[in-house]
Amino acid sequence: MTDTIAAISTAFGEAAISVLRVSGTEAVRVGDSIFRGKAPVAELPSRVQHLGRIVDVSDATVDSVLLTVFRGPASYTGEDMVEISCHGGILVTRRIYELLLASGARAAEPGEFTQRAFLNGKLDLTQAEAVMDLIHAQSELALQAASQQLEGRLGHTAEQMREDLIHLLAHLEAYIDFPEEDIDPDTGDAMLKRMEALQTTLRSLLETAEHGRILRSGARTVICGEPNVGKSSLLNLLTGFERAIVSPQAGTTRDTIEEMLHIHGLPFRLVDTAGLRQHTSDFIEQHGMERTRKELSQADVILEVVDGSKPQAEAHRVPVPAGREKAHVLILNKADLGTHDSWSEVSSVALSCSSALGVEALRNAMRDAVWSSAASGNAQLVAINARHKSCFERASAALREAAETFRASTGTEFVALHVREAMQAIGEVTGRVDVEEVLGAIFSTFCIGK
Ligand SMILES: Nc1nc2c(c(=O)[nH]1)N(C=O)[C@@H](CNc1ccc(C(=O)N[C@@H](CCC(=O)O)C(=O)O)cc1)CN2
Ligand SMILES: Nc1nc2c(ncn2[C@@H]2O[C@H](COP(=O)(O)OP(=O)(O)OP(=O)(O)O)[C@@H](O)[C@H]2O)c(=O)[nH]1
Ligand SMILES: [Mg+2]
Repeated sequence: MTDTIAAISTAFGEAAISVLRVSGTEAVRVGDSIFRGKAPVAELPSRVQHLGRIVDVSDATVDSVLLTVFRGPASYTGEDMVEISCHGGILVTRRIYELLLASGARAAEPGEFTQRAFLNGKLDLTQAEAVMDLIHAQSELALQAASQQLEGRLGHTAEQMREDLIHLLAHLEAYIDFPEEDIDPDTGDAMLKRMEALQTTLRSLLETAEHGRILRSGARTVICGEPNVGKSSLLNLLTGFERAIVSPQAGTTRDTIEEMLHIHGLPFRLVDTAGLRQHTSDFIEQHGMERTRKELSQADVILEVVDGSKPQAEAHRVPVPAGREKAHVLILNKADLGTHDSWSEVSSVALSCSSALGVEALRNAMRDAVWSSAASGNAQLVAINARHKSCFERASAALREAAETFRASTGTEFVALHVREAMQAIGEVTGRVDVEEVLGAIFSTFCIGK
């Protein structure tokens, strides 16, 4: 028996319709106490909308509504649920909500409906997280990834791995029970192969973490270069409006300017910066340059702008941090004034902010900088989040230890110990094993009524 929760599930504001939801053992009774339809709520067929009135304590009509009963366990939460679709006024919705609370329901916490769906086995933890990703998705690819995760793709993969580990463990325990028997070499090989295969799956899942982070919070993209090369012009070109001040005077931009935008379905958090120059005595400019360097150290993508109409020897290039070559895009701006021959050997994108020439090539280069072509051609879009990453990393480390211990033949029970550790870590991904402490952290980020 759980208490009965109620919430306004639609966004606050004036709309055509608002939806309120009630879930719990008392849902039908709570609904019945304020609804007047063709029959008492307890007698209405499930999963069909019924027209009726919501009444207050003195039986006065509050609104004409449609009510739906979902009898548990065949409901979103797995409990008895009642949904009311009322007219979308702020006041109407609020009054019905208060009537539900007055009839014995309690105000739902953020994410509490979905948390109950999880606790009642309707969704695994990756699916519950996907519900939230789906609501927050701001780009086409983020939406695609969330909806595939909601279908259970990631959860299924994790469960499959856990089952493999259970088999492995069963094998190992058979040997623990008969310590006088050595593991025969064929069985030993097969076990190691199985661990290897699991490591391969884990590695490929872990590789999607970077994509997951970018889909969820955007690729941090820093526009940098010397003063006056056209950095702010580039920000304005990509965002499509006059976001930053552009002027022929060097040192126009002094602070960082941020704007979110989407390119080929991917979110980019674009940052325009103060131009970097070798020497300046201007205090504010020095501060601005300090910020630019800080942004550069955190960047996923570096858009380095130079004046391509001038010789390469005249440009003071921004040093590329080691290992970040792929994320570094060199832009030869002012291509309308011509591109100097000295740049011909350098991998770059020719662009003109004043005529928008080359902007499509730049958009493609930006996508390629954060999204491997392998992933874009892949209909199966898995993009794990930071929590999954931490679980899979622990699982991978435990499996590595298991394999090492196995090879060292120091005792089957130690191998089993590490395998069990890996199982535990993977179980946390779907919420199969005890995850009490992470539940609060996950569901508290939800909206109320979800
Ligand atoms: N009005 C309304 N729209 C909604 C929701 C809702 O709860 N109410 N959803 C909520 O977020 C989403 C739809 N998701 C849902 C998932 C499962 C069930 C459900 O009743 N499941 C039962 C029965 C399954 C069946 O008949 O096939 C079950 O799983 O046992 C309902 C909604 C989006 N739209
Ligand atoms: N011909 C030509 N001029 C450009 C182009 N892009 C920018 N400019 C001009 O270059 C000058 C500097 O542009 P900004 O966008 O302010 O340059 P910035 O790099 O942001 O400069 P700071 O903020 O001072 O570091 C302006 O006069 C722009 O109109 C281009 O593609 N072609
Ligand atoms: Mg500028």
